[in-house]
Amino acid sequence: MSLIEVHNLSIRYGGHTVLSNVSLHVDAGEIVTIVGPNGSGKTSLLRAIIGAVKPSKGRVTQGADVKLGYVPQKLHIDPTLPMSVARFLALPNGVAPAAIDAALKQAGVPDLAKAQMARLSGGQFQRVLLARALIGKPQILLLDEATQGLDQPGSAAFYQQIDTVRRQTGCAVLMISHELHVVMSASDRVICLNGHVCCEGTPEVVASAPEYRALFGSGTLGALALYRHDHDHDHDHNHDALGACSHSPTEAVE
Ligand SMILES: Nc1ncnc2c1ncn2[C@@H]1O[C@H](COP(=O)(O)OP(=O)(O)OP(=O)(O)O)[C@@H](O)[C@H]1O
Repeated sequence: MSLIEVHNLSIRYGGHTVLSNVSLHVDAGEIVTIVGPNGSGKTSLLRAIIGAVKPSKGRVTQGADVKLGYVPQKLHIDPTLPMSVARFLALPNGVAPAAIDAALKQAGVPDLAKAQMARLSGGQFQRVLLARALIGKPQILLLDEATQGLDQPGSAAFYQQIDTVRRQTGCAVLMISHELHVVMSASDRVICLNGHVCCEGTPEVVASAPEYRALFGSGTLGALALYRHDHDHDHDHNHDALGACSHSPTEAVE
């Protein structure tokens, strides 16, 4: 049994279908990345998985006693409100200081407990959100564009931390990212979404799939080459013309 399974899920807002017949599963310990252009329904899919959006069709099933940890795209905190990291992490029902310290350590920011939320850098803030998701000891972490606003080294460091968390805790990860080239070394599987599942497979398979290339162009292929350069010294760069993608969320039919 997978930790979570999504069966033929469709989502409509008013008369507008944003996701059509999406099926996927996440198994214990694996890192699955969802990529897709703006407006392709990635956040809606994650929100349906955590139960915040009701699907118009299909269903999400969760293994018995599976705990989810959700890291949102962003969270606004009133900058004039004095609040320490420890206080933030203890909300809403109180968490033991030892559990807060352990989560901050796992998130790679062991010394931030006394820091003020309003003074954190973007990268520190994301790690505090990660710590918050880790407090409940989830079997699966769901991350929605968790590195938005971070520079590339900051994003890479964040994803490395996710990989470390996975190794240390064994938790699975389902994450959304625009930065396939940054996350790919850590991803077991990639699902390319554009209102429906366009293609899926290992990062290399997806990055070379015509559907993916039609959506993302050759820029990411260049990044893929960079990744390969680091790891197996394959210097082949593929600059084939892009195919046309006839799919869009608004064309999705239930
Ligand atoms: N609550 C809502 N009510 C109506 N329309 C919505 C709602 N939430 C999202 N949408 C629309 O659904 C479509 C998909 O949005 P969603 O946020 O799921 O896409 P996304 O792939 O996460 O986009 P991005 O990469 O820009 O964050 C968009 O056209 C968006 O405007």
